[in-house]
Amino acid sequence: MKFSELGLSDSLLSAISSSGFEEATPIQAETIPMVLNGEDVIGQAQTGTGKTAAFALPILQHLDFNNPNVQALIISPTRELAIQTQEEVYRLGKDEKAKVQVVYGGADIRRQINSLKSHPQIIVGTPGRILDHISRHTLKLEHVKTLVLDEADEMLNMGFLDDIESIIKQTPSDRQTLLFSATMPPQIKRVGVQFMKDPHQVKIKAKELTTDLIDQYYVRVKEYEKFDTMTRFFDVQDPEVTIVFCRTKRRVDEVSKGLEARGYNAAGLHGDLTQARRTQIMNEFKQGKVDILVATDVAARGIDISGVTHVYNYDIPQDPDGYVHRVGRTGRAGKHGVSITFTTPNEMDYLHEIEKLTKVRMLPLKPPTEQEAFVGQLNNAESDIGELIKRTNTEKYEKMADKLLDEYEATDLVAALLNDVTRDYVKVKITPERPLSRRHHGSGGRRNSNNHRGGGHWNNRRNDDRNSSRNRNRRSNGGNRDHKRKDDRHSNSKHRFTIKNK
Ligand SMILES: Nc1ncnc2c1ncn2[C@@H]1O[C@H](COP(=O)(O)OP(=O)(O)OP(=O)(O)O)[C@@H](O)[C@H]1O
Repeated sequence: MKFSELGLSDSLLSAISSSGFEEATPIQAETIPMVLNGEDVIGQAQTGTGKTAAFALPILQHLDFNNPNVQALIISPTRELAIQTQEEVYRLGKDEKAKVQVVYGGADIRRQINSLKSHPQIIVGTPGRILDHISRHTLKLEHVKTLVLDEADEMLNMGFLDDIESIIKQTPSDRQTLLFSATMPPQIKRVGVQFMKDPHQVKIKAKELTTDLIDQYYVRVKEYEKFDTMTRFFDVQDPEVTIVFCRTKRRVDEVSKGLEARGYNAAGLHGDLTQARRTQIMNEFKQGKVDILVATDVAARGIDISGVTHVYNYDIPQDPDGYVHRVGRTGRAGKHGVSITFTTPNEMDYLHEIEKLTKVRMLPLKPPTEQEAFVGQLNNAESDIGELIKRTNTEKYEKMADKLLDEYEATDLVAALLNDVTRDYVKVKITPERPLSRRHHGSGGRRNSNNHRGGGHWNNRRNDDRNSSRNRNRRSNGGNRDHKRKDDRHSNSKHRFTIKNK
């Protein structure tokens, strides 16, 4: 459906067309008119189908630009998502000069307080920091017309619920309330409905919960073989923009360091890092300076990084909904993606539980052998060579090249260079984690993921918002990854021909 049929203003239509959106997605087509009509809506649609714009556009349309009060509040489960949402709302409302501010933990509160004094009309934030501002009286919500719980099932899950209730109490009872997510278990929806008035439930019917743009695979692997198996997949598949999800922060640290030791361009992201570091890593990943983001579930929800080609679940998620969100970081906005889930023999039941939810059979993949990985590396080197030759100022090296060709056989020379660019096999030891227990799975608690062992997603979320680091907020400039990616990759990857001699 055309955006122009949805009752949106001309200036929003022009912002939409500047964003390159041609047609409204089904969730946008169905919910935008309802939200414009002031109704409460529960919107559920697959990951990457434009739910942010579905609530952002009507909010912007309803904004009274002469009213200096906060008129809309959007609550996000993670700082990264809050930042991203603020950017999207700001971009869509820029022509109308909508004032949109983000507040989240770990960033300098005094700066936030100063910015709040300039009367933002839309606030995007994480629950802990929103509450902090409420208690300091630096954020007043009594004029809020629209409240959005983005990733609503996560926000209404036990860990966040108290905070959300406290925030909602600060808003007028006649507000409009919107809940959006790709997943919405019935018991969580029931909690949400309590905060709403006769909500319309819009569920975009899809055969599957995950988009068919993602090819989903699994690999049965022993715990101690995971790391080597994954790097062999990297060598064979040569993934371009990759997220690796791990169950714990320790895992993220070990896996990201292990990947770096083997010459991959990787960085770890989790809730124990300072906010400045988190922001820096996200920006580097967006800009293509980091190829592989290794993360806890802190990066599982909502994060929209254009062109993520592969998601690897180093550890299978405990919660099937969590799987949907993790793999949903790829296959977004019409693009194709691949997900691979490593599953230890004990965890096969979890895999089946996920398949039951998504109604998609993951296809089994055989781990590549060491030899196949080596061949993969050589193939990657071969495909890089043409590009490298194009970029090399031959004249500069001609004399030495001729000298070497006089001294050595051409084949020996090239073989030696290939030897240099293929990865050294550095032994990496990852601390084993106990596989997920069968008992938990047997209890059938699909959503009760708050008790994760080992600092899984709930722990990360709390730290996410409550980590009181005083580091300053350096926000992403939303760099365009697509255009820069290939070149940046070459100029950053240590083990590519291109880099080697620079
Ligand atoms: N109508 C549209 N046409 C093309 N692209 C769009 C459209 N609407 C949104 N997008 C783009 O699609 C991408 C995914 O959108 P968004 O992040 O809102 O997805 P989502 O449904 O909220 O996903 P998730 O469930 O993972 O949070 C974004 O880059 C967004 O700019």
